[in-house]
Amino acid sequence: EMFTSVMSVKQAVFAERQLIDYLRTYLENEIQRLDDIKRFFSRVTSLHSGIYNEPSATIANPIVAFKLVKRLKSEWMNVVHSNEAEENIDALREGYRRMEGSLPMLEDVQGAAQGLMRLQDVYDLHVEGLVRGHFQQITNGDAVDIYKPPVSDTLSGDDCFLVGKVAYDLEDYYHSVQWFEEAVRLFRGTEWSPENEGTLEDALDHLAFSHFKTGNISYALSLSQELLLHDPVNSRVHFNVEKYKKLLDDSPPVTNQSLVLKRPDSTYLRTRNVYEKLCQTKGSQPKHFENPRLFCDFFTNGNPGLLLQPIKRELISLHPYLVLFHNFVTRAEAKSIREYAVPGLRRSVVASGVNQSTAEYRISKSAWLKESPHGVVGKVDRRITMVTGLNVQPPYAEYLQVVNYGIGGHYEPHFDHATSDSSPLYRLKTGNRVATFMIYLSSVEAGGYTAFIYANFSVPVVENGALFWWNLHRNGQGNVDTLHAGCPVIVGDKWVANKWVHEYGQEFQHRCSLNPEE
Ligand SMILES: O=C(O)CCC(=O)C(=O)O
Ligand SMILES: [Fe+2]
Repeated sequence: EMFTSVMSVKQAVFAERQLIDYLRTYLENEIQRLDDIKRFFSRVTSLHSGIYNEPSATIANPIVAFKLVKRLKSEWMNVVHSNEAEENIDALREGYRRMEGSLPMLEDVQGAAQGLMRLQDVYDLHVEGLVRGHFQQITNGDAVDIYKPPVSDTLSGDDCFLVGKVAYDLEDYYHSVQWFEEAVRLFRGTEWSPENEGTLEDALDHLAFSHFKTGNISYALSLSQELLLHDPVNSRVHFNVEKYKKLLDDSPPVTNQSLVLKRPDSTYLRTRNVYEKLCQTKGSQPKHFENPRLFCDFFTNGNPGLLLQPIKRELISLHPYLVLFHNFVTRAEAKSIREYAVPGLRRSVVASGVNQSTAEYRISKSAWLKESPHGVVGKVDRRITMVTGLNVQPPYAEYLQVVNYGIGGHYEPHFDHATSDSSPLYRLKTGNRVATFMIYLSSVEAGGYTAFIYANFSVPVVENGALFWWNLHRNGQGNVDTLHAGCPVIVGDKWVANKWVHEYGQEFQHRCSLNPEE
């Protein structure tokens, strides 16, 4: 599950370096082998254009005759039956096999492709732009960069074919049409390469079928006809051509306007538009000057530990109550927490009934940290207590959860607190998650905002900063205004750490009230 964490993807770079070494050895050996065969070939051909031009005279020479007989029986056989080619390819395959444990799997390719399509959807990115390595939206007919990466790469016809194929296999023809279009366009202009999975014919075939599935029969027909030019004996395509012609005869082609492709439905359609808008912009949270009750200050919480170095506090929202603490950790602390988490990173799970399971809507890896040898986790725990006054010792809070997002990694709108009595969150027997303290352990080049859906604002990643909010009203009910999400990361390696504080143990810090508004 390499695609679920950028950290794991980074490790794949080293695996590829090793493969490059194997391939280099293979090429050197094969070049040597062919050079040897070429030498034999030149020697034999030169004999035939030289001394053998006088056959009767030459063959009369017993040395020449011996060499001819020996060559035909022995030398040719050695060349023709050599195992060297197999030995070389076997060595290459053995090298690849040894690396297999550190190579991505099919699900990684699928996950990475879905990550690209997620970015395409949530940020309304233009596929043609992505293909050229640009992150662009189309605004009033113009392509506008939402982010310009310092290093960029382009996608090949085969890359696009693969993304299209992932969508196609999920019967998602909305995406497959767009990606196969690009694959066909790029394949048309390039020669086939041995590393490719698809060909122009494959792409035409899949694109035609995708168009057929979305109701664009006349386009499916013309693509199939083009395909027959390349593959005239393909009976399946002949059959399809006849089928499409008949369908078009029976009912006139639909106009292009009525064929606007629709994105596949998702489980969170109700909030999707707001969510995506908040990922693209910061939303409509009032600025401090518009709401005088919002403020920034240097905060000590009356705590001697903070007197010399008060913390920069920014009240971002009143409903829900949301505070951003700037420079809550140092760069060195963030780095050591990230490093300490790496060996424990596992695919993130979400509550599912009484259990936990992986889900499309949360793409990241996470690790639960107990105390670290250098004490940084304890230090951070104590600092959380200083600024919030909350008891963060287990079981009154969970261990620190460190999260690393993957390719297009995200966490769709969710509540941190349990919304059902059977939630696995209650296993600690200290009540629900009353508050969330979330630390940004990295910066992000683009994307990755934390979006508060009903509150209608989002917070861009603030490196080393921390967000704090109450998940529950004082009466113990969940506060629906805390519905929030981690937007897909466009470019970057996003890390956060969550400290979830439970109800028990906080009775004096977060007093109860019967007022459902509090
Ligand atoms: O990554 C983010 O911005 C939000 C993460 C989050 O909500 C969570 O881990 O529960
Ligand atoms: Fe959350």
